[in-house]
Amino acid sequence: MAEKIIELNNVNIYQGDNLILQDVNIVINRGEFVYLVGKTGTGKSSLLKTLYGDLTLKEGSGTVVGFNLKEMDWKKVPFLRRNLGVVFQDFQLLTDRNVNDNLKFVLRATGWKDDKLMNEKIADVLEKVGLKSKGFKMPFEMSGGEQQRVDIARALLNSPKLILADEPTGNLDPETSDEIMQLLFHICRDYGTSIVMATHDYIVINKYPARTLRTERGRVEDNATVSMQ
Ligand SMILES: Nc1ncnc2c1ncn2[C@@H]1O[C@H](COP(=O)(O)OP(=O)(O)OP(=O)(O)O)[C@@H](O)[C@H]1O
Repeated sequence: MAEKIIELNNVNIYQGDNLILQDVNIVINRGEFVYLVGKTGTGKSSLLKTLYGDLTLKEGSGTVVGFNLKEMDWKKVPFLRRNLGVVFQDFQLLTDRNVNDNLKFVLRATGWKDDKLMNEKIADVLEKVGLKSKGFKMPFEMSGGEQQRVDIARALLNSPKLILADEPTGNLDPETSDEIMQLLFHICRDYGTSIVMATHDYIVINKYPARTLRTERGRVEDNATVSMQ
């Protein structure tokens, strides 16, 4: 039977007292690539935040990479985060240190101690994203596409079963977006990593079709059809 990486049952998602999404029911299996689309303000980020423990699950039930979201308090969130990778539109790299040290910072923060093992892991993830010799570059010395690759490398550090990506191509030109999509699909296919990617980029979706969830009028529609808009 397929391994469920995400399961939400009858979930209601709130921002403060405002109900943003209601009766959300989703199952995402190991190795699936799933888009999350929907107009601005319809709740894509709120859904992703629920999945990575930034928004507390108040109503309904859910698990993500084996963690029960209902019982998730702030002490357990770091353990959840170690088991999934998050990629953002604006890269969120530390600007005062080079790529290796950005990655080492995350490893240390997630409990790694052995320098040799950390260096091996960093070399491994940089190779996976095609930045083998770029570890000594500072973020400001890199293009947007390269910085997004570093962000993806960072998400891969703890070999997660799931990557949540919030508009990872949002700041990139079409050609660079294309390269990032190829990288994400390669990670999904070759390492069995499930990927949920929020996007407004219909060119990307049309070129790389996959299961699509759509946030609309307070609901999440599964397997939404997407056409050029
Ligand atoms: N921290 C917050 N506090 C209160 N309300 C919020 C907060 N963050 C988002 N909201 C509200 O929740 C709703 C959903 O926002 P959300 O960011 O999830 O939408 P989105 O679909 O991701 O939008 P976008 O495509 O612009 O990123 C919006 O009405 C927004 O104003």
